[in-house]
Amino acid sequence: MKYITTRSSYGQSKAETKGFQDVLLTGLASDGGLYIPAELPQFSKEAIRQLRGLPYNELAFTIIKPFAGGEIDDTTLKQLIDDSYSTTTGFEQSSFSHRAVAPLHQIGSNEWIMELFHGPTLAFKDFALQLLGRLLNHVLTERGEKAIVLGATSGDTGSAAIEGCRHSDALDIFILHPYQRVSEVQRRQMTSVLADNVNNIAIKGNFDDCQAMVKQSFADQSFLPDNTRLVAVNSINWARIMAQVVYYFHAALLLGAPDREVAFSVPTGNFGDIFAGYIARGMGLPVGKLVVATNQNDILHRFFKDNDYRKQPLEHSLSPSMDIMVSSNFERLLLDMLGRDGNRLAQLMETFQSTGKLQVPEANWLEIKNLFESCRTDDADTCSTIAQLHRETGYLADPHTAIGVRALQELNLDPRMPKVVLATAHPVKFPDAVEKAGLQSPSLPPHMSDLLQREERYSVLENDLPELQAFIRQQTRHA
Ligand SMILES: Cc1ncc(COP(=O)(O)O)c(C=O)c1O
Ligand SMILES: N[C@@H](CCOP(=O)(O)O)C(=O)O
Repeated sequence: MKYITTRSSYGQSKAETKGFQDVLLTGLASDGGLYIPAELPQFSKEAIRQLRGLPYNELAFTIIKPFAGGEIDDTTLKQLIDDSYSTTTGFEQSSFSHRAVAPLHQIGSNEWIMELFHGPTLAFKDFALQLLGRLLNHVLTERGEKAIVLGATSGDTGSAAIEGCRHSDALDIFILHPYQRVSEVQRRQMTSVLADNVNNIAIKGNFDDCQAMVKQSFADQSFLPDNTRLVAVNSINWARIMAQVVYYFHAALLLGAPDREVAFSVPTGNFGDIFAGYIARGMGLPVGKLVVATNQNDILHRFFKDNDYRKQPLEHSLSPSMDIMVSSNFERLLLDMLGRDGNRLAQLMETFQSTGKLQVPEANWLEIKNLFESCRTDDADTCSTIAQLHRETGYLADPHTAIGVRALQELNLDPRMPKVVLATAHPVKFPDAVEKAGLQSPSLPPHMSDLLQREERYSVLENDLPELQAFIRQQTRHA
């Protein structure tokens, strides 16, 4: 398996290619692009049929193995995957609390919610970050190397990344979150981890500011102490997307794949989760529709509606994890929209950088719209959807999930096609939205029951790159 970057020309003999381990151990490519597989592994209808009934960990091994391209031996890879998706019957640190790992819950005649919040930090991020932490630890330990992990979070990636990396002596982890812009539960999940290798930094800015500093740090790594390597835990790291592909297979298989098409409604911010669904389709899974469900930070909705991808000021919403304007993974989709022409993509990204807007040729945009639908939901409709869903089915959704539910209600999709909303977080993480919907927030699960009393540790920094980089240099244990 070879990986290319989005900004190199596909098929060009001089295009930079990398293997799995090198892609895993980095963030952005040196040309500023993102890594993607040169070709996707293919699963025939018959091969997909053979996957029916597999437990989650075995399904994950089958889907992930081709992406690793033989660079991690099968026995080790299987063990890392088994450990990542181990289950217990109650919430516990570092395991999934539901035997199905990603259970489906029916909310309508042909509508389902896939619960992706049974992992240790109660959000879908655990699916990728439990595995990513283990993969990084394994590869670095084998090479005798150490790394600095740098990530930006609007609330959920941070705690999942910390949970995935905290036990690794090979990793020092630095997580930037926007100061006072994540929920209290989200903040405490990060800042109450007092391990020596964990550094939480609240940046006086928004998520996009945090993400921009991460990307700038990958682009110019001269600030790093000698002999250190910088690794991304955000979805710019391909391994994140790879792990998220698995649950699309899992849900579709339960609902009739490969003999039936399935639609997915995905609460979307950085475009990583829904891009994993796009990759699953590219591997042969019959994904009939992908619904981009945004909150009022709706740059992606505006693109799919009007071919108008344009920056606007970021708004603070009741679904804070999706308060993102510039979506990292959109670049990966754009490459396909441009016929995999990396040079054209590089030009388009430059235009976006300088003007804050971009458009793709009309024909390419119309083509992608055969697969993608989109819908924008504001705070008021998010709350009314939480309340309505609860009234009609007894189900309590978190605000991000509610945005996915709302999108299905608004769009007129084929009633015969099963539709799955990705439930990306547990409602306990967002009591504000639940209470504004007129409902009572659930209690914290046992392994987090004292979260609000735990000691916290974090630093508050200005939105200033040199200040951040000096801080990282100073705090790194491996320097
Ligand atoms: C709870 C929740 N829902 C949805 C999203 C959006 O996912 P993505 O950024 O992969 O589009 C996020 C953050 O990324 C999240 O934390
Ligand atoms: N919503 C995310 C934002 C970061 O996105 P990522 O998927 O690229 O890590 C969060 O909760 O931190």
